[in-house]
Amino acid sequence: MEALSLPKSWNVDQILDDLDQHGFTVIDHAYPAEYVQQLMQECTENLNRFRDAAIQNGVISKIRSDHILWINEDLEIAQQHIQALQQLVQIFNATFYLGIKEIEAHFACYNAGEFYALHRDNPQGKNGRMISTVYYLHNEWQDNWGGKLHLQDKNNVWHTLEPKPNRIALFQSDLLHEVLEAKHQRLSITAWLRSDTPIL
Ligand SMILES: O=C(O)CCC(=O)C(=O)O
Ligand SMILES: [Fe+2]
Repeated sequence: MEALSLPKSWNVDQILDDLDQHGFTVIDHAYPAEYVQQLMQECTENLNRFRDAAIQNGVISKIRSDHILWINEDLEIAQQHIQALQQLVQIFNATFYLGIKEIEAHFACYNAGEFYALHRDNPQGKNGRMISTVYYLHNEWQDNWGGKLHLQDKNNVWHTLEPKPNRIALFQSDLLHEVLEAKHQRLSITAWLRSDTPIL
């Protein structure tokens, strides 16, 4: 994959229209197979570095039970996904005047039995998260494996999104959503497009 171009399968007009009308969109077949394999390898090679997401700054939360690894420069393959998102940021800023400056991202692993209860990524506009993106990178996902993303759109309509491999779900960070309990290991990269500089 070329590092600095928007992948060909991303339909920008559709993405902008969906975000405008519904506050969310889905990009399927996001990346070429070769890149998907490299990303999967980088993720699985680093699984031993994932930490309990429920513990942030020593505070334990009961609303999520997944495991995460923040993405820095050392995760070079994942960085290419972030670069692709940077291309979208330029388009979002030009179209919606969101003033997005930064992307923060982590890998996430939900093992069987793990979930993320109902929440907003940016409740009451308290942080700079404008758009949330989730890329699903497991090789396979079957309908009865749970782990669905349940999301209320900007018109208050609920949607159930399958965490299909090579799919990106993109939504306004102020929208209510949850990850239903996974029955199999569910791997993803969550990235937030932010209008401020995150303190990690
Ligand atoms: O993995 C997903 O489908 C959503 C994850 C999520 O809501 C989050 O990390 O804030
Ligand atoms: Fe979330």
